[in-house]
Amino acid sequence: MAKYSRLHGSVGLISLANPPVNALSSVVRHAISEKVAKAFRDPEVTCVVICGENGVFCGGADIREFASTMRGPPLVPMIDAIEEGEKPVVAAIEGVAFGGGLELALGCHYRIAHYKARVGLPEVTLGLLPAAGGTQRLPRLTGVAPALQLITTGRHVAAPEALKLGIVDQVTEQNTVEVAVQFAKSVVGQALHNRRLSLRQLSCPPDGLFEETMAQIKQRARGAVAPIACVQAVKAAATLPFKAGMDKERDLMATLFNSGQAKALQYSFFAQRSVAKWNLPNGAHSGISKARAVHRAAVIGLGTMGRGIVVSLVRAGISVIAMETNEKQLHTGKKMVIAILEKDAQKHNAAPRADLVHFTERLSDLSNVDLVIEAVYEDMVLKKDIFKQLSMICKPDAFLCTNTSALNVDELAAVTGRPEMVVGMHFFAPAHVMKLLEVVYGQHSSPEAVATAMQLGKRLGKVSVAVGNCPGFVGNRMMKLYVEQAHFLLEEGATPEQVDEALEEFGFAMGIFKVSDLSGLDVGWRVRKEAGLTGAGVDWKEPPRRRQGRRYSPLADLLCEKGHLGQKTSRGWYLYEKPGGRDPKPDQGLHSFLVEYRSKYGLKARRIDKDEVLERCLFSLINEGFCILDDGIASGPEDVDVIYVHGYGWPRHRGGPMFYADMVGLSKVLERLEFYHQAHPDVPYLKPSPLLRKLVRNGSPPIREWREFLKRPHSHL
Ligand SMILES: CCCCCC/C=C/CC(=O)SCCNC(=O)CCNC(=O)[C@H](O)C(C)(C)COP(=O)(O)OP(=O)(O)OC[C@H]1O[C@@H](n2cnc3c(N)ncnc32)[C@H](O)[C@@H]1OP(=O)(O)O
Repeated sequence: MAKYSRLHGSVGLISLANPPVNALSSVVRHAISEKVAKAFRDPEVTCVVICGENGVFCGGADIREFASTMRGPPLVPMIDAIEEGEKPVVAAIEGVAFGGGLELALGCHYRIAHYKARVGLPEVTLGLLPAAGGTQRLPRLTGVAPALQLITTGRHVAAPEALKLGIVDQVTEQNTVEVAVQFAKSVVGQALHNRRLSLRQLSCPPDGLFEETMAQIKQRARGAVAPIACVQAVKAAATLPFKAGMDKERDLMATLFNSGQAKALQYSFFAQRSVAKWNLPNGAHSGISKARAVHRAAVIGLGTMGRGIVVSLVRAGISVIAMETNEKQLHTGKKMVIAILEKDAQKHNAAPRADLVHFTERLSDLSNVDLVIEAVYEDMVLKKDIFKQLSMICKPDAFLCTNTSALNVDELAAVTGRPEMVVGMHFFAPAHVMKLLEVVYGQHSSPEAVATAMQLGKRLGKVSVAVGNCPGFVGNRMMKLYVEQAHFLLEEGATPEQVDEALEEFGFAMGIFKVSDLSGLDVGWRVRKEAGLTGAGVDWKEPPRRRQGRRYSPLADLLCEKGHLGQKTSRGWYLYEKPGGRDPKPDQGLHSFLVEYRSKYGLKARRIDKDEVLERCLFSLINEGFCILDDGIASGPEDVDVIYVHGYGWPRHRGGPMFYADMVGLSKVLERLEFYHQAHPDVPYLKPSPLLRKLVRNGSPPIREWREFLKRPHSHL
């Protein structure tokens, strides 16, 4: 777990050996303490180098150990012992030195980094703070302001920047361990006193730094507590002697360590990694499915989605044919794609990559690409026509993907002569910014097609989740019910401001009505028309607030009919100072409209509290999540949670909807859903899902055991 050898007779080399990232699990800590003591004891050894095997210094504490009682030697005395040693210790940093890994390096007297290495204290992203002296030593090395920024954001710093900040002493393009060994030999005999960071004096931080940072964090962190504790710990470094600062660091860590937020964030970390290991109901999985390389891709449609997808592909170095039949749209799309790529180039001080894109109006230009992503608007007839043509034009082994957000992938596959090559690649707007990608497998999608889309997603820097084919897939299927509940709450007496405030207090970046104004109310209107819920396809024999046999709120349709489409028209659920305005203000006109609406339909407004807003909106979403798991559309709760955190603004420190259900308690969720279903029998989706009932019947097992209660995938392979 840590190997020891002697080099050149006098250099003690300690190599951390705990693949894949040399995490500091208890055996590793034990081994490091032992090997350091051995090196310090050995009279032949004059200096020590600490490195990591397999090109990685250290990924930090072993996060898996946090869930159980921590055993083994603690990090703090181990790092203190290194710093206090009388022989120079040099950290040779390759790959990463994160968290406890960087804290270990900060206890060393010198740090040499490979030019491709990255360092950082990402504990805050796990709901923690760097509690092995990181909050006390880093400010003494870089100054308070840079350390505060790094510790409160968890930002990774590339070696050249780390050199500028003083975090490392030297950056090398050569073999880092060899350079560190030579360096260590060269400093033997030099005084170590001023290399011990715990002994350094801190210069005064700029006035107001902590207050300003705290204010920014309170605005940005949406209720997350770890960044606040990080500020308090760094403030202790700036105001207290080292030892007292360490005590403060330890006390603050104790408040975070067992918190629900830390558990949620650590769950999120592993959930994000688990979705990469996808498996399908037919038994195919990532372990046995090979992806094909994509060298040339095509995007059809240069609306908002298409443009973002083109930019993402180009950023990943893939050559793209961007096709659009509408001349004006082609022109605008081209201008916007090039503008984004030029801005990228300016930012990175590099040449723009526009040469990778070829714009065209002709579908026939797509004959030689490896993969096509269709991103035209949501019209099944149009999409089918395109897929039929693609099937004839594209080379036989080209993958045909659709960016549809809700339509049936199998229906599209059926019009092609190669249904096994068809998958959904559902990007989220703006596609060059949003991290999430739903890869939708159809009935006939081959494992190779799914693997290729997942791999491409990874290459584009997306968090990709493989999901089954059903209306709205995972994200939008759940979202629909959440939005509906929000509309019902307005009918019953709430205002958009009240609903949004409750959701934002919970931690969403934006309440649902603000989101609706931002994306445009016409988006949902088009979907509801397509589904026959409004417009020409409606069965007007039903009462006005019932459609297709259940409760329906026409509120959003009525706003659309008035032309109130959100930000772009300056009115929607809120009022904006001008079309395209961003700053929502309560709209008295909308409030009067709600009063008239309620009186027209004989609805009596009542006071709705925040708990009801949250329960109605979130528990209906969670209940649908259980249905999705039961249907096998998502293979585990982590998939649902990753989708909600990365695509729908669910606060990361609350883990995701399924994790939240586990935290609240499954019996409570069940009981509240039963209550609301009884109160609203005309809303069928409030009826608790059979899976939720099954889990409660089985004693509400923790989320990591839920997969055992899902229907087993069966192999058709
Ligand atoms: C009272 C307690 C006092 C404690 C005091 C000390 C406190 C210290 C705090 C910490 O150090 S917290 C940990 C801080 N470190 C991190 O946050 C780093 C997390 N890891 C990463 O960012 C990345 O994994 C990586 C290191 C950059 C590598 O990325 P890459 O893309 O190459 O691989 P992954 O797929 O992400 O990871 C591979 C594999 O390794 C697992 N893993 C990664 N880091 C850790 C870790 N720190 N602990 C345990 N496991 C880790 C990851 O889950 C993957 O596993 P899988 O099974 O293959 O999915």
